[in-house]
Amino acid sequence: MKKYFSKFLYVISAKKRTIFILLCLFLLISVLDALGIGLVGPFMSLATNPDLVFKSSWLNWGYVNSGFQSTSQYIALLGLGIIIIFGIKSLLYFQVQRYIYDFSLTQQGLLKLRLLHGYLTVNYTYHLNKNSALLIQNIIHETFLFCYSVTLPLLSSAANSVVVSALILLLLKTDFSATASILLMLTLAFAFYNKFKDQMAYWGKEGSESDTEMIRIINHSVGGLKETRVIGCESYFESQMNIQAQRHALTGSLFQVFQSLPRIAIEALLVTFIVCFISVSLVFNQNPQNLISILSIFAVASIRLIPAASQLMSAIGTLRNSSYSLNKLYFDLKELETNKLESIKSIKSLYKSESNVTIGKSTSIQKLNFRNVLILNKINYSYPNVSENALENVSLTLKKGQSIALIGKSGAGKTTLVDVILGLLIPNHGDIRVDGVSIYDNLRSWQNLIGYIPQSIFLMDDTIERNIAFGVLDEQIDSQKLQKAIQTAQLEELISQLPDGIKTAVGERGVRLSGGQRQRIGIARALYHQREILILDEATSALDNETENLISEAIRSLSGTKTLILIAHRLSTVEHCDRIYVLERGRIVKSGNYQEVVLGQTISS
Ligand SMILES: Nc1ncnc2c1ncn2[C@@H]1O[C@H](COP(=O)(O)OP(=O)(O)OP(=O)(O)O)[C@@H](O)[C@H]1O
Repeated sequence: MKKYFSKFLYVISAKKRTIFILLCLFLLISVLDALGIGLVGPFMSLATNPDLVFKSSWLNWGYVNSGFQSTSQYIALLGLGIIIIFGIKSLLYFQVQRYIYDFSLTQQGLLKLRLLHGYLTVNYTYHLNKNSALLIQNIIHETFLFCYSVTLPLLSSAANSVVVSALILLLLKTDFSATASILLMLTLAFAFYNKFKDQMAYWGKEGSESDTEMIRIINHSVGGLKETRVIGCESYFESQMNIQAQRHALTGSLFQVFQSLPRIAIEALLVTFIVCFISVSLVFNQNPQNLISILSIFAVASIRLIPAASQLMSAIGTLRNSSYSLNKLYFDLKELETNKLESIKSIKSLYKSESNVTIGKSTSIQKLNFRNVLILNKINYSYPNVSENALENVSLTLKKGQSIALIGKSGAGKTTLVDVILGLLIPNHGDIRVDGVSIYDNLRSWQNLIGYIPQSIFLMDDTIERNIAFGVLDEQIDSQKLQKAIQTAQLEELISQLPDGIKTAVGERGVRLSGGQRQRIGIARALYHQREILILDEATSALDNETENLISEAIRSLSGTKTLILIAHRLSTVEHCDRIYVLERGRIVKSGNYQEVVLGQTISS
């Protein structure tokens, strides 16, 4: 439980002080609860035997000073006091409940943000080994479980433990042996329920895993709908879904049944106890006055004790059931944290730089400017858990305004090299310097200099305008820059034919556009953001010859003002580049201009 609590504290963003205040509020309610219940028994005794007023010194003092003519009026006043205490308690209870839900749901929202921020800013290699279904599930489902199956049960069980302890103390004071037997019964019920703790944790794990699987199946089947339809494998995905849905239903229903077990067991045990207690008392001729007083306390206490004790047990079951989800969040957040620290550490150790290395964070520290030259010096890179280097001793120089092309067979390392230049992959060895300053001194600032057009453009299910001005608020979109980017990317004709123009929605991943149109939007996006360096990864591969020529011409016209890095398979597209680098198995094996490299006169790098 200690480990569970420390994981809870790590995952939750709230300060310990806030949690402590919440627990104090719960304690206050419990005290009021116990007080209210504790007063009902003596009140009933007083009602049945008003002479008891004279036997208690402080009741007698109150009666004498109240000025009432009869004990019944005085007892009615005491009853009014109990009603007021209950009223205050109910109001406080409502307020505390509001506070708790507000607190838990706010924490859920904060946790979602924390995870999203972590996923967006973590080292890129983290995503090479993670399935997006898992990330979606963590942000949507696990945070929900953290709120309803960890935070709320944890707080309510802390409160219920206080309520149960207070009630038990009250009962012990009233009748020790009877309460000891109730305690024994509760302990037995708890011990029985606790026997299933591993089972409950297992059901939670099964539920969570089947949820992830279901998201994966939806991603695969609906995400690749064309292939699913054409191959005709709908029933395959349906049967996969059915297996996971059944797995989810079985473990979920078993857990729900076990959740209701404590309430059923405790109710049965208490009724048995009360009936036995009355029978034994009658057999042994106990004073009926005493019996009524004790029983009324037990009866009223049971109204609170039964729900509190059964809720406490159910909450413990829920906490066990959600231990898998809590572990998932805890280890994921830890991994994000260590991943970030490690990448900063590895950059620092690699470059022995004392400067403030910043990854994925906008900052003004060491703002990079590209005025003259970009130098890649002896870059080595190997993917995690792969012994062979994907890049080996890669060095190249690129002057401002120049254009270079990276060519080579599939798997030669072109995309890896571009990812290293983009600052997404951190090399194991070597450095990249812009005018003498390492890009690792301020990666964010370096990335602000680059426009990237990947092989397959990612389009949001939004308008053309927002897809071009990606990540810019509507009111901050610069219409002149937008128009210029549309013109250069040869999108004017397409947009003029659309009824809603630039406000036309492109559909999920741009399904309402052709491959070439999607690619042109990607080009317009890079141009809109007016970055110094443009990296184009096979950026014109989906275009027809005529559009490709027009765009290539437009891109060529940028050379001199923009610095270009192109990845190309077709040699015709690199003809106008100042320098061409040929990659083979992660090494630069040739470099030179078009004539030297493509037409045969090779100059080694
Ligand atoms: N995430 C990864 N984990 C392990 N190895 C990888 C990963 N991504 C790429 N590789 C390997 O790195 C090598 C270089 O791949 P890269 O994608 O850079 O080649 P490329 O020249 O861009 O190929 P293509 O022209 O087909 O896109 C390949 O052997 C590839 O299998």
